[in-house]
Amino acid sequence: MTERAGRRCCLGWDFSTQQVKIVAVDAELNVFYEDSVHFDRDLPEFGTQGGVHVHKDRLTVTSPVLMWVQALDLILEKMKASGFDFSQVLALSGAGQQHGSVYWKTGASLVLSSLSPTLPLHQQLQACFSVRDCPIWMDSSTTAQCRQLEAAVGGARALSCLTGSRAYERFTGNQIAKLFQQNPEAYSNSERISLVSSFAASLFLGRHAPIDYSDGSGMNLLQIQEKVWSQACLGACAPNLEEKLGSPVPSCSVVGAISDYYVQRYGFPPTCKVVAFTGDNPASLAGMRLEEGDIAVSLGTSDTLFLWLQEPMPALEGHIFCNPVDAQHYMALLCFKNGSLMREKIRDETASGSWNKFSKALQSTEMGNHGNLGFYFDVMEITPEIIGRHRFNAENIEVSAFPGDVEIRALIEGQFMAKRIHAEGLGYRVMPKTKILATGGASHNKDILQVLADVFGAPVYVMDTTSSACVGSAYRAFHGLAGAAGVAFSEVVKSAPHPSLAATPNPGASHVYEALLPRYAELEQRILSQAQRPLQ
Ligand SMILES: O=C(CO)[C@@H](O)[C@H](O)CF
Repeated sequence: MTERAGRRCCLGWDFSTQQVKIVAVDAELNVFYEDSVHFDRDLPEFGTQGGVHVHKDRLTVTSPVLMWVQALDLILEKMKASGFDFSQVLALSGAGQQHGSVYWKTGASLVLSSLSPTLPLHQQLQACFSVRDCPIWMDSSTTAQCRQLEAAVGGARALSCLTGSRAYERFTGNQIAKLFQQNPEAYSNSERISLVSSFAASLFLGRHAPIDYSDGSGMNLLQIQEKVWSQACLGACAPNLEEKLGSPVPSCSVVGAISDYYVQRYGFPPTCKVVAFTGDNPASLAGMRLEEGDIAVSLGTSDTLFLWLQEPMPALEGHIFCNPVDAQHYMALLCFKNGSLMREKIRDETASGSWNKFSKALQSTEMGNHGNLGFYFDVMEITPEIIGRHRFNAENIEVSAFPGDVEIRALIEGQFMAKRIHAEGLGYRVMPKTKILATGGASHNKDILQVLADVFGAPVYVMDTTSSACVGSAYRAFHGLAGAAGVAFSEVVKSAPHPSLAATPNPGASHVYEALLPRYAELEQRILSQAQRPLQ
């Protein structure tokens, strides 16, 4: 059998909510290996659903840290069994679900640095965690801690200006505060607190890996302009917290060489570099190769917007993180809860459940919908906090219903006008070179993408980002290798596969929507103020 020529490559990992995924990317930036371990399916002994445990209070949500460790053992064994040539790995990086926290027990670093290559990780790390069930991003049990933190720094807006976000229940600082208040012994017995991303990097490094600026921006603890921990926020959450976190580092940092454990057990070269891991969303921004002025729209169950920002304008909604591929810039994240579930509901009610009929309705109605505007929030929306359906005619008079085709266009135009308005609220501006990158289920519907292009006045591209966080992590590993030479990330990834053009704005689109957008914003404010004012 001919020797399979070694393929020099970088690895990109994603420790996400439901699985651990890996891709191998060669020097031509082609993905040639993918694998994954699903927590529910492959590690049923942990009893998770969707990779998590939702506690009886319906607010607390955790995941077992040893499940994540064992998943890494499994995926490496699968790669070894498949004949993957680890000796060709130049560097690796990765991503983790944002905001989750891992609590390393005092003494863990000694175990991490002296792992026996004859045993799997999970057998050796059993006693290394002071908290075995880690709080993750789906947790919403820390409202009290959020209010305490905002009060300590001068309010929600002050906290947002300092850390990029007002206090959110899932953000790590508030989770650490809750642990300190409710389990002070576990807190004091923790020598290190990691994010999921830096925890995963620590497994490869054989010692505690630092938190990177970008994922660290999701903690309500990092001053995003100065890139240092906020002493006021640290002090408000828990004592001696800075020494447990360690110093944050630029996301492109090479944090060390791979632990000898992987050299001996799997055949990695001792020269394999570990590049700082980051959050899944920052890694996805890298995987989609977003550039300044671009906007990524993930049209999933909930819709998520990633924006590249030069200058942040922290607000009381959305999040601003340090940019994972350019330390001078930022990224913004906006979550819209009423995404595909709302589109499917209106499709079922108005197009007999048919996407074909849904598309025909968009084709048969004109841009601007004759001034009819709709707001469709069947679950409490995050951006902004509104619930219910609200329809307005061209005279801004609220009406109870629209004809079917008008309803469908009002839904889609409204969803995309909201995205543009709230993105611009965070400092985003459509630029002549702006590209919109659409991903997620609805990005397969070209009529929906046509409305997206019209509302933003920019071309829409599509790319398969099933593993954008993994691919972005592999790209970042290559960038970390080139970092010493000061090479820009865009230069490192310029030969990567390009997204394909899906829609360009119709003639006259800018004129139509630049007239409609202010009306939409005013009506949104009207609904908000009515919701906040008790009925007369
Ligand atoms: O909370 C989030 C972002 O702020 C989620 O997108 C998690 O990162 C998902 F893992």
